[in-house]
Amino acid sequence: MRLRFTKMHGLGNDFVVIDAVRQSVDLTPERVRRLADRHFGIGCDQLLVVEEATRPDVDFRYRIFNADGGEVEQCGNGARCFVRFVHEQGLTAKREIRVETRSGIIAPRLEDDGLVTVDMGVPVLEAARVPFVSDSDAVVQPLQVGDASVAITAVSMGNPHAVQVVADVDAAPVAAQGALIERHPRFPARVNAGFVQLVDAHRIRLRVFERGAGETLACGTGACAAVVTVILRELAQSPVRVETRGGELDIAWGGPGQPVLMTGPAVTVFAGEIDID
Ligand SMILES: N[C@H](CCC[C@H](N)C(=O)O)C(=O)O
Repeated sequence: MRLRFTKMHGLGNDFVVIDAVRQSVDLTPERVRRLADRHFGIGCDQLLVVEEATRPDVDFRYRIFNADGGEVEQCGNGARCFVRFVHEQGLTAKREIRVETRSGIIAPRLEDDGLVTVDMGVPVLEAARVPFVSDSDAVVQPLQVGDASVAITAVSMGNPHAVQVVADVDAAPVAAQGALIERHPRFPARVNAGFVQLVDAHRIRLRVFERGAGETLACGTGACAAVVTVILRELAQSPVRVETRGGELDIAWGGPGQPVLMTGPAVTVFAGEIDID
C-alpha cells in the first residue's frame, strides 16, 4: 500500500499524520508499528489519522494510534497538529474546528500568533471511569509500585493518567517506575504515568511515561491531567505553565465540571510517501 504522510510534532512529541479523507487507508496494528518504528519505518510516538466526520455537528474524525499499534481515545499534542494539518492541506478554511475522537468532541483553534488552543473537554475524576480500580474517588490515593508506595491522582482526559508529585523530575525514576505504573493491574486499560514538580503556583515541570509509547518529550493530555492534579491538590492555581522536555504548554482550568484549555505549538516537519505491505 502506498501511503502519503506528513511528519509533525507538538513540543517534540512526534506524529505521522495520514489523510484518510483523500486516500484510502487500511491500518492494521502491525502496519502502525512498522510506520512508527524509528529504524524500519518512518518513526513517531503516535500515528494520527484524519477522517471525514461521521456526524453533522463535527468537521472531522480523529483517530490516534500509539507506537505499539494500539488505538487510543485522545492525544492533546496531536490535536494541535491536527488543526494545522487540515488547514495546511486545504481540507478546511475554518480556523476553529470540532473534531470527533473516541472519547468525545474537542475543539482546536489556530491562533493569530501561530499557536494552537484546544478545548480538551472536562476531566473525569471518578475512578471507575478513568478506569482505576479503587473503592474511593479521593484525589490522592496510594499505589504500590514495586517496593514503593506512591501517592497518585487518577484522572482521565479521555485517556487515563496516573499523576504523582515529585521533588525533582530530572531525578524521578520515570523509566523504571513509569513502566510499572503503565501496566499496573489497578489500571485495566493501562495508563499514562505523569511525574510533576512544583516550581510555583503557576508553573510546573512535567515528564510523562506514555501508555504505548514510553517517555515522550511532551504529552498534551498529560499536561492537562497534571494541571488538574495540582489544582485539585491546591498546590497551584490556573493558569499553569507546564515545562516539558520539549518545551512549554499553557493550561487553564476553572475547576471540576469545567473544560481544560491547552495552548501550545504545532509544527510540520516534512511530507513524504511510503510503500508498506
Ligand atoms: N499515549 C497516550 C496517547 C497519546 C497522548 C499524548 N501524546 C498527548 O499529547 O496527549 C495514551 O495511550 O493514552
